[in-house]
Amino acid sequence: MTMSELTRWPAEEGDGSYTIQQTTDPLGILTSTRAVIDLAKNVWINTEHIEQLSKRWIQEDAQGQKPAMPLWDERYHFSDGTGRTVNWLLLLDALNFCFWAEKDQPRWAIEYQKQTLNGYWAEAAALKRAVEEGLPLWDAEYLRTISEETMAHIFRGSGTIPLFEQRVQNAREVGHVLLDRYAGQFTNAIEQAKRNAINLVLLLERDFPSFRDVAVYRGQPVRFLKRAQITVADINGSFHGQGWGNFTKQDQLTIFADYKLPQVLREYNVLEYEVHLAQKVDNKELIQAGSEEEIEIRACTIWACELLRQSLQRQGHAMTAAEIDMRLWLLGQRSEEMRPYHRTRTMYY
Ligand SMILES: Nc1nc2c(c(CN[C@H]3C=C[C@H](O)[C@@H]3O)cn2[C@@H]2O[C@H](COP(=O)(O)O)[C@@H](O)[C@H]2O)c(=O)[nH]1
Repeated sequence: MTMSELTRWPAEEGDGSYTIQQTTDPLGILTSTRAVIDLAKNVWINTEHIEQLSKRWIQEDAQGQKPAMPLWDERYHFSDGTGRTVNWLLLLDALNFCFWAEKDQPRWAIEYQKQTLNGYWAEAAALKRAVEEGLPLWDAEYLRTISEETMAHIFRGSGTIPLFEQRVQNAREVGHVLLDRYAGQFTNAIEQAKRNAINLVLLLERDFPSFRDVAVYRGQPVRFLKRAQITVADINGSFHGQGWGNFTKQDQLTIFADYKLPQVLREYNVLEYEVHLAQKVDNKELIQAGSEEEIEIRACTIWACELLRQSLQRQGHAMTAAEIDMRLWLLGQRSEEMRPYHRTRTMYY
């Protein structure tokens, strides 16, 4: 066995380590992704490098180099402390996916407050700019029938935001579901969920189809729920954990399986890709949505972060999945020098 095979996890199929108690997996994400790990042929987790990364973070923290967890960035997020902000955040995360351009094309970008933004920050700032220009993006009735022209105006910039038609559909879905079920206010959904983070994620999965981020791998459902979970985290962040952002059970969320976390984890050699997959990713070739390769990348991301969380906890430096997520995502904001992230055209992340 090569060195990496010695430190691959699980070492052999059916490795019973890291069993999951139901209580720590209320969303069924750890359980369903665990099944993928056992069968994965294209992606694996290197446990030795997980230990190295946990020790690196502990050392950085000890040397006072812990990256400051940014407060909610109000430069690019609309925030008025009312239910309007809650609806705006739901729209933000209904459209929070897939910001990368075709191979060798420049990314879609916008100008906002004399800055050129791209990616997630361009999406957030475009939605804030629209509110500042008088568009009531917090109004469910307005969203329900929003036109393509208006959406194109909202996201005006250089290039075109990817999956534009899907974004129009998702915005309209937010509007009509809010009207049909929550009298136009997502705050009513927060109250129905009794301010429990897990219940709100499950409510989003049940009522808002565009948030149903569940794949099928070898005939079995695999749950990721990335945008549903990040919606809860973003409401918590925007309201600084108070008022509408004050949730219970937030520590039971997993990381949010986007396309930047796998890129960072691979940079730290925590994720290892089979040689043909590595070539495709490094050549920025499309990885098909729903393919075994895509699902294995996302499932291994979930479990690499769970193992990292367990390792940090064992060493007395506990971090929640959301804190691990934020730290990795921020590292991914300076990822030009890293090997590319995988390219899957999808509205789920
Ligand atoms: N796992 C995880 N994925 C996240 C975020 C965020 C932004 N949230 C923070 C921002 C302000 C608040 O502090 C929020 O905490 C965006 N994304 C995803 O990244 C991708 C976009 O990346 P790029 O192409 O580089 O812009 C895309 O899939 C997008 O959905 C996160 O936090 N975690």
